[in-house]
Amino acid sequence: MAEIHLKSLAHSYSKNPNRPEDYAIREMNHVWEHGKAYALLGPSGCGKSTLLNIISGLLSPSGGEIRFDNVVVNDIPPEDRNIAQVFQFPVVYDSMTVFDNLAFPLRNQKVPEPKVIAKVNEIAEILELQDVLKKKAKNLTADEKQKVSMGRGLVRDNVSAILFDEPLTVIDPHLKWKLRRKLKQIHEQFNITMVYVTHDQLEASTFADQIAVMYDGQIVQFGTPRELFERPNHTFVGYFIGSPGMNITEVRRSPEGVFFGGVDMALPSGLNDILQASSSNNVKIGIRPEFVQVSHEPSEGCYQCEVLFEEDLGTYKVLALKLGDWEIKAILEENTVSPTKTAYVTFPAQWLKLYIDEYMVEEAES
Ligand SMILES: Nc1ncnc2c1ncn2[C@@H]1O[C@H](COP(=O)(O)OP(=O)(O)OP(=O)(O)O)[C@@H](O)[C@H]1O
Repeated sequence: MAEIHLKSLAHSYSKNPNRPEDYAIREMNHVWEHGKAYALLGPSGCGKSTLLNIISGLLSPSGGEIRFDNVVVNDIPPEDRNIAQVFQFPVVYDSMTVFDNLAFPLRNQKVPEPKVIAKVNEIAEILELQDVLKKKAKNLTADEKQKVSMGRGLVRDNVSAILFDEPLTVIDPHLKWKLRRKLKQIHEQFNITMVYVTHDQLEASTFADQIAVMYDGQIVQFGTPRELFERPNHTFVGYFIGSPGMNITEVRRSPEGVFFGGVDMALPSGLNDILQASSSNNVKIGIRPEFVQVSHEPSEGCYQCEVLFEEDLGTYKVLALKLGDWEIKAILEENTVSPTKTAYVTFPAQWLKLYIDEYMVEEAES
């Protein structure tokens, strides 16, 4: 087990990087604590695999340090870092039996054969591979092969961390949940630091205690699934987490708050003070569809909207509305009778978020 510390870490694939966009990993500081399960969540191309490969040692970063338990490992080759990496496509030796595949890392380390046998059997039992131990790996199904890949990471006693790079991509959808549950169980049993890369928010939140959301080479928020939902720290987290994602629009300053497409919206005074003190013109507001309150009748502090359409998603409905020039979505309970032409919405102050330069700003707690 290890604590993994990224210190001023940065990486560019270009020879002469001079703009932030030239970096696949923009300078970051981050700690993955001992024995926790993390997800690294982000869209294609945001730098997830690059970061994983730097941690495992397959790639040398252009700047900064990686420390395992406070020891700098930049110059330590992958085979000496005691990191197991499970890739999208299973890495198994097809001509070997499952037993020999699982035994391979131990025999490589000259572990005595009785211990190899005991350990392989222990791991095979956990991964439910006992019945195929004598089979050649080439005759396995994709999910069995991926379990063998994982097993090879788990057999070593001294493994510091396991890194998973989208390990369920090639697995049939009906088996995915089973393997995901298995991984969770393994984490609870072994207490190994695990980092799980995915672009699927459901996978991330069922696997991890905490999720690091990556965007454009940066970790823009690190938190529990609930924190990412309730307090998206960056507009990207708002868009990316949730279905549908957060309603977000660009706005201009007005004396009492913000203004967009014919709508003047006052902000709580503390928040408005922060906005008025900022010199940035990149200002946005956002609210999750779950928190938009919709009514048939006007009430104090409400905004009148045009109803665009309603989508019935089985267990809930999504109502599309137009407020000024802002198209917003509201989630309603399945049995709600929704307005058809005109609706009145209110935005509870607690859930209306203000973003300056894409990051959320908040009033200091008193
Ligand atoms: N070997 C390489 N040479 C040059 N650029 C690369 C190389 N590998 C990745 N990149 C670039 O670095 C950025 C980050 O890529 P990376 O593969 O780390 O992203 P990712 O989040 O893992 O994406 P995906 O989910 O598609 O695997 C991308 O812009 C990509 O084009």
